[in-house]
Amino acid sequence: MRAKDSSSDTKGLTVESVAVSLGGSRVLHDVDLAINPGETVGLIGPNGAGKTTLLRAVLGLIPTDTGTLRANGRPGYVPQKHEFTWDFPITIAAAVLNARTATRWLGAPTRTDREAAAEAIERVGLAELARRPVGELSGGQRQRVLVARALARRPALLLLDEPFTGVDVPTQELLVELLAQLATEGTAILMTTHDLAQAQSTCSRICLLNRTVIADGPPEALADPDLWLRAFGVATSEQLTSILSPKGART
Ligand SMILES: Nc1ncnc2c1ncn2[C@@H]1O[C@H](COP(=O)(O)OP(=O)(O)OP(=O)(O)O)[C@@H](O)[C@H]1O
Repeated sequence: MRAKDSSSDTKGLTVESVAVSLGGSRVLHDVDLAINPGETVGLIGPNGAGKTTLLRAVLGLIPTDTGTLRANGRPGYVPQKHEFTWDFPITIAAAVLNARTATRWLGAPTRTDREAAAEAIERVGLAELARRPVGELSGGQRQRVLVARALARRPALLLLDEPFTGVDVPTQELLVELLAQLATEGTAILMTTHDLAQAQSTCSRICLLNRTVIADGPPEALADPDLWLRAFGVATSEQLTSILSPKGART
């Protein structure tokens, strides 16, 4: 069974009873998750919990064993930085335009393609650097290129894999603001992260995943240490719960 594309679905994403196996082993089972337009959901779990696998299943890159996946249109995807070929000799402008046109068999980019690519580059703050080869960019700039590539398709559902890893503070701030704007515009957002503090401030909901969904709710509803024990398989630290507690220690 593969991910279905359903533009008529009013949800950004619906995942029902999904199971996925890789290399003959069950990696995800009984996964249920729904994301409404305008919601930003942080997907949190230990290494090997199946976070990237879930994103890849939603993208239709790997088949599910059972269950249903419905995305509103084709999702925009921001992969981890190492998944993109940075030594390919193209400019930022070409890399972003290419994200819009690459899946088409024939035809030069249309005016709409160019406008959407330029808008995406503008939104990530790279307009001044649009003619620069991608191989010359810093880690933070590369992350912006990946976000612009995802946005060039103007997706109703945006999936991001560890968007805050290895980026500098200005890029983090730009991303936080951009994700908030996209949510206001009705984009449904699902992002994996290991940064609990960032998730708490950026996400309207947090989904704790460890092969299946352990808990799903607003950050302040996930202060129960037992949930973290089940999601991470270790005794939760006070820091975890204080970060996610409504009376959290962050000031
Ligand atoms: N191609 C594969 N064949 C077999 N097993 C795989 C394959 N890819 C991933 N796995 C296994 O699937 C499980 C889930 O991996 P996944 O990358 O989805 O976890 P994750 O939650 O994203 O982890 P991390 O936080 O480390 O990125 C892991 O146990 C991993 O070893």
